[in-house]
This record gives sequence, C-alpha cells and structure tokens, in this order.
Amino acid sequence: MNHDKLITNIGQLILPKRSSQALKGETMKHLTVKEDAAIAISDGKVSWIGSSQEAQQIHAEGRIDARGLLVSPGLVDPHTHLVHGGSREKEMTLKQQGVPYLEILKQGGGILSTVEATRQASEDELYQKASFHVERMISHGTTTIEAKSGYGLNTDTELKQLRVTQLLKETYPINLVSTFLGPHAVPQSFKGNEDAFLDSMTLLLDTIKEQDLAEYTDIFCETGVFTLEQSRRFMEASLEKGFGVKIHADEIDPLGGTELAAELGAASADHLVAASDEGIKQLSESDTVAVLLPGTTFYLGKETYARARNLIDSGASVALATDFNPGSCVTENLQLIMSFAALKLKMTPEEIWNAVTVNAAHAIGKDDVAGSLEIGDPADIVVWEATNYHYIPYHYGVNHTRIVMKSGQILWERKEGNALHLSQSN
Ligand SMILES: N=CN[C@@H](CCC(=O)O)C(=O)O
Ligand SMILES: [Zn+2]
Repeated sequence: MNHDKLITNIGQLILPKRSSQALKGETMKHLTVKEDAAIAISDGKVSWIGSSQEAQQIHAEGRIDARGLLVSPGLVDPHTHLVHGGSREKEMTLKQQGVPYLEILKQGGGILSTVEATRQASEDELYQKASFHVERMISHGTTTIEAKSGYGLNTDTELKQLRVTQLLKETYPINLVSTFLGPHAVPQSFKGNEDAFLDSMTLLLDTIKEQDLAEYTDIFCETGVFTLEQSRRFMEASLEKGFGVKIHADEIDPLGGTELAAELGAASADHLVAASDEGIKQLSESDTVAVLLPGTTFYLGKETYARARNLIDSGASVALATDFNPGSCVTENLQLIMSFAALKLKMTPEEIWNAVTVNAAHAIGKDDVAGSLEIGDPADIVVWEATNYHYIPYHYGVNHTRIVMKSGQILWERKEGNALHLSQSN
C-alpha cells in the first residue's frame, strides 16, 4: 500500500485508548506511549502505525522526519467561550482591589459588559475576532474545540453568536462543537424577573434545534445567577428537545450542580471548585465527565482549586479545558492549562494527557473522531518541540508545537530559524 504521508523517527508517540466511555479513576493513570515509532496517513486518516525500523519498508508520497520528538493526537478543548465582542482588561484593577467576580457581575460588569460588546458587534466582526482566537488555538495544538454562546442573553444576539460558530465550523478544517449557553447571566432588564428570562431562553430551544445551531446546552448555576431548581428546569427542557446538557457547576458556591449533572446524565459538569463530597461521589458513579478549568481559578486569583485528586481517586472521569473567555480566563493555550493541572491539581502527566485528549473528546461527544490515534482515525496530529510527554506540562507558558495537522493537512508549522528576525548588523 502506498501512503500519502509518513512521520518517522518519533521519539514518543502518545496513543490514548479509544473506548466507549471516558477513562475513569485508575484507568486515567495509563497512557500508551510507543517509543521510536512511525505513523502513516492516507486520505486524511491514520493508515499505519509501527516502529521507525519497520517504516523503512513503508512507501509514502511524503515523509516527515520527527527527529526524535514527541507526537500526540491533536488536543481537545471542551469548554470555551470562543465567540464574543470586546475585552475586559479594565477589570484587572477591580480584581487587584479585591472586588469579587460575582460582585463585578452584580454591578453590571463582568459577563454583562461582554454582553453589551457582543450585542454591538456585527456578525462579521464577531467572526473576524473569533477566527483570530481559533487560529491561535490551532497554533497551540488544539484541533477540536467546544464553543459556547451566552453573551447575547436575547434572541437576536444568542442566535448571532451561534451562527458565527456555525460559520467557523464551515470555514475552518477543525472539529467545532456548539453549545447554547443562553442562561449565562440575568440581563439588567430582567433583574427580579429571572424566571421570565429563563423561560425566554427555554423558548429559543426549538429554533436552535430546527436550525441545527447547537449540539449542547449549558447553564451557569451559581449564587446570584441561576438556582439549582432553575438549572434543573432548563436542563430537563433541553434533554426533552434532544440536546446534550452541560452545567457550570459549583464554581464559587456549592449549590449542588455537580449532583444535578450526575442525576440528569449530563455530558459534563464544569468548574467544580466547590463541589461537595457527595457531589464527587455521585459524579464518580455516573458517566458525566468532570471538566476542570484550573486556568480560571488561577486568573480569578483564588487559592483553592478543584479537587482533581479526590475526583480521580473516587473513580470520576476528568477532562481539562481552557475556559477561554474575556473575563475569567484569557488564554487560548491548553498547554498552559496542562501545567496548572500538574502544579495546582496535582495530576500526573499520564492523567493530564488523557484529560486533554480522550476524556475531553467524550465531554463533547467527539470521542469517535478526536482524542486518539488508531488506524482509521482522522490524522489530527501534533509534533511537539519536546522529546517526552512529561516535558509539556513542565515547561510552562510557551508554545511547544512544531507541526499541527488536522486530517493529515498541516495547519501550522514552526520553521527552523524563521521565528525571529535578528539583526545581522554589528
Ligand atoms: N462562570 C461563568 N462563565 C465563564 C466566565 C465568563 C466571563 O466572565 O465572561 C466561566 O466559565 O468562567
Ligand atoms: Zn465557562
């Protein structure tokens, strides 16, 4: 057989195992790593895996010499607020003065200030801005992304955000999963009338379904935002309409969103910084993936992080995400989150790689096409400027990618010697 491309001389090839369920507890500790490996690609799919020695007998149109470097599946980012208008750098000062995140929101800032900017922005402006962020994510090794709405809080702007995600899906050769997060905050005009606002967002579900604008719905279950009861109502309505459900749960106060996610069979429960022991227990007995966002805890300046060790040791499935958004975590770089997971969540390198590949793919229903590299899988492949998988979480805050491929197509490549334009003069 003649293959299209062959990557040889791979120092370590990360091969997370595909299974019908996300990896739970103990099983997260196992990561298959093939040393001195090679991988071939045909028609955008993985067509052969073997040793560099065996690769000498393999015929391919093109060859890439990985020169002993690390190769992994494309990363999966299962929680982002990708499409939004504006930025919130002016909130930095408030944060430094110790004004809490929920207090900024209560004063009409925070999420609500991004709502204003998103309402003002045209569809094209939102598309251009989101494209910039998508390209930065790709350059950092992410080839599958979940994107939430939630900065419209009215029919027009929520649909506008979802259409932009749709357009990104059509124009970028990556996997994009769309989530409707209408109940992300209560707009000023509905203060004291939260149920009516929630009803208006629930009414939108039919339109979103008809226009196929989202696969999942999400809600921010938090003090001063939506109660547990309201969250249950919205999630049940979403399930009834055929959406998968997600929840921003127990981020700041332990309202019981974690337990609710487990009870309703949510695809994921996200944040979980304040999740109770009972919540962790129920989650570990369910198929709901815990999506942890340590970059947010860091960015909000908090000391207490989600209890990843308890979650994994109790048998839960854990995934990691950037939570990329203009307020509580302003980074597109999932590699940085891997470092936070090591330093702050005390996750092992094996758990971390499973959390940004197979488990992240399960959290957004993309486990059939993303997160692993088995024969027949889309060739979403990253060649890293590192020789082993421990190195990426260890060396933090920079971009380690050398080549990023989606379905065998190179989307990003760092060419040797062309990164800097150093002056040659004396
Ligand atoms: N916590 C709620 N929503 C986002 C933050 C959105 C924002 O601050 O703009 C989050 O997941 O962190
Ligand atoms: Zn979020």
